[in-house]
Amino acid sequence: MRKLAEHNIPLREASITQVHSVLRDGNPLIVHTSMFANALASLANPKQQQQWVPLAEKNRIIGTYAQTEIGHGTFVRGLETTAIFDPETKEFVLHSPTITSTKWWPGGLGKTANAAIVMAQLYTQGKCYGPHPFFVQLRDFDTHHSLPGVILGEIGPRLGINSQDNGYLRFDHYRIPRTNMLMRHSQVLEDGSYVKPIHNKLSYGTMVWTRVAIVHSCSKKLACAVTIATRYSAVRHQSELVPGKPEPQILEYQTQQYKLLPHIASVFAILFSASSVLRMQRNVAASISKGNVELLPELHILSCAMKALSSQDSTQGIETCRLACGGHGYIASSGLPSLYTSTTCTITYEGENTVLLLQVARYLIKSYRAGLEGLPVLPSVMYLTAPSAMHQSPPLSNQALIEAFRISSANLVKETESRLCRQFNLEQNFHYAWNRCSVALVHCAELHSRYYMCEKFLSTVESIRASDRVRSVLQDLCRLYLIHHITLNQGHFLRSGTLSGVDLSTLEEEMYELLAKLRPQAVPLVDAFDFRDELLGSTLGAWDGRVYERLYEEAQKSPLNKTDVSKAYHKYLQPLMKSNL
Ligand SMILES: CC/C=C\C/C=C\C/C=C\C/C=C\CC/C=C/C(=O)SCCNC(=O)CCNC(=O)[C@H](O)C(C)(C)COP(=O)(O)OP(=O)(O)OC[C@H]1O[C@@H](n2cnc3c(N)ncnc32)[C@H](O)[C@@H]1OP(=O)(O)O
Ligand SMILES: Cc1cc2nc3c(=O)[nH]c(=O)nc-3n(C[C@H](O)[C@H](O)[C@H](O)COP(=O)(O)OP(=O)(O)OC[C@H]3O[C@@H](n4cnc5c(N)ncnc54)[C@H](O)[C@@H]3O)c2cc1C
Repeated sequence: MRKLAEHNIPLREASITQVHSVLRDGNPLIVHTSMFANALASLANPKQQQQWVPLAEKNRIIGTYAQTEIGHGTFVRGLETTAIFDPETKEFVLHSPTITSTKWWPGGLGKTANAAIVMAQLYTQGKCYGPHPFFVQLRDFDTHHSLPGVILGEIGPRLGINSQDNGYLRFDHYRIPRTNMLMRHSQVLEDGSYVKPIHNKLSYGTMVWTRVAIVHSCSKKLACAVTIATRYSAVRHQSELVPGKPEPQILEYQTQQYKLLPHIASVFAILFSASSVLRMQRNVAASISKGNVELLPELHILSCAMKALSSQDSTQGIETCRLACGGHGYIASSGLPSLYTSTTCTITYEGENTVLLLQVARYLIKSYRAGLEGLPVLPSVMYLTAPSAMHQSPPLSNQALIEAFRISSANLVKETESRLCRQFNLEQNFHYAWNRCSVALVHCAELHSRYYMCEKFLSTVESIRASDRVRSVLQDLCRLYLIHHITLNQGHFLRSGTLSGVDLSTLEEEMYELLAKLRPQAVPLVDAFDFRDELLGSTLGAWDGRVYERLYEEAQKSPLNKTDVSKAYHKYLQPLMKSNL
């Protein structure tokens, strides 16, 4: 915090990589500086912002975002915490009526935060208006003791991010002023009447914002992992490529190139998609402030799609990088284990991926049906009902591959929608029919999302004007990305008839050539991510390549090496050795 202040960097703008470099196993302030700060900025009205934002910026108030309960995470409408308006005192009474209503998970809630944005079911004049956000003080701002009526704690060790204090929270008829309801979009007036928002999902805005932030952070985390694994692969020599010849760098093996290069490409694909979603988010935020919510559904769906794909890709990519480093990838000082544990949680939090993909699928099916009826649909899904013929692009050109993605995606949506109709005819219930088709629906969402990511990668690379040579390397990388994802999804392309078996083997051949062509670019590409050694924090990935020396130096720091004979020898081993057991 002191360093950021010294350099005049608001914490909100400090990149996740910088934060990760200092707190590799989780940061107790991350939800304060991200979700809490965003909720105040986007859900509080100007008067409330004047009241709380300066205090939050000075870290006098440290907040968290308390939505998930022990019984409900995904199903936000099912939250049980209540906020009942008392017109006598002009207060809301917050209460946790059941064990399942206990708030559970919020980052920093256990010990760090003294306030929270709490999502609770709003009741006024005897009616429930669904989940709404409230600013709630949890601890005394001076003594840090939890306040009467607030029951707080930490939830215990997790797979990773254990230096963050994820917490639990219960309320016992805890009273807060009426004006603590975040009132930018909806209000409860003094007489208890409810003023509804211009769109009833505006109170979910902080989740949308965070999903977009997660996409960006996933590209950074994956960039760290590929940097470590690629540099290590250039230093590590193992086995014989040609019998009797010296051991080659492991990066010479085609299988190693196949493990790393597609994930280097993935960093760019995620990064370019993140930029595009961020642009859209800014446009939507500007429109909302003018009272226009037309593009909100598109932003919601795109952020769900990109959050799901980027968290899945980066988590798998980091694990592949760890495995690509053999045994040394398993050691904590490689940096890879903490990258994995702090990234795999992005698959679950801020909307579990399957659930988010089903949101995307719902939108695809609705848009497809609307398109068939000639109703207007938003630009990103117009292709679903556009004529599904290949255009005049040269066979197997990048443009032709993008068209193959587009047509295969449209084809899968069409096929799944027919299955949904058949199932509906059998079940006579849309929701049961939907569930019976949900595996196929998730595949539709994944293919649509991959199409979007491929398209963004290609269009961004094609627009690079600064350097022909840089563009040329990125074009090869983009080509590798397209072909790699086509080979992983061959079934969809064969089913749609967009690519033949011969096309697929031609593309596969080209992919192997690209691996060899890109091999000399692997180290320069990751060097260009420009991570300082301090940021990477890896014995395997440091810039100077002194892998073995660093591993050895790090081992000396193990607490077990402080003495030659450990305490455990005297306490357990020696008695065991003498016991004749
Ligand atoms: C260690 C850190 C390392 C890296 C992190 C880096 C960067 C990130 C920065 C900071 C973050 C740090 C830590 C994060 C910690 C985690 C925090 C959390 O997890 S907070 C809790 C998050 N919870 C969720 O995301 C819950 C998921 N569930 C939902 O969002 C919704 O309920 C769901 C999308 C499932 C919708 O459910 P459904 O039953 O369909 O609902 P509903 O009736 O509500 O929807 C009907 C209608 O509304 C549309 N809709 C839904 N949501 C939105 C929305 N947000 N905006 C616009 N529209 C929405 C929905 O599509 C449907 O539309 P139609 O009727 O089809 O038109
Ligand atoms: C590290 C971490 C940090 C977190 N930080 C916070 C925080 O700061 N604040 C906060 O409020 N919350 C936080 N959370 C909670 C997080 O948002 C939830 O865990 C997440 O939204 C998933 O909800 P759940 O745990 O209830 O899973 P569930 O919804 O119970 O999911 C379990 C399984 O059920 C499936 N499922 C659920 N619903 C459906 C459906 N409709 N259709 C098909 N399948 C379904 C899912 O796909 C999944 O396979 C955090 C969680 C983690 C792991």
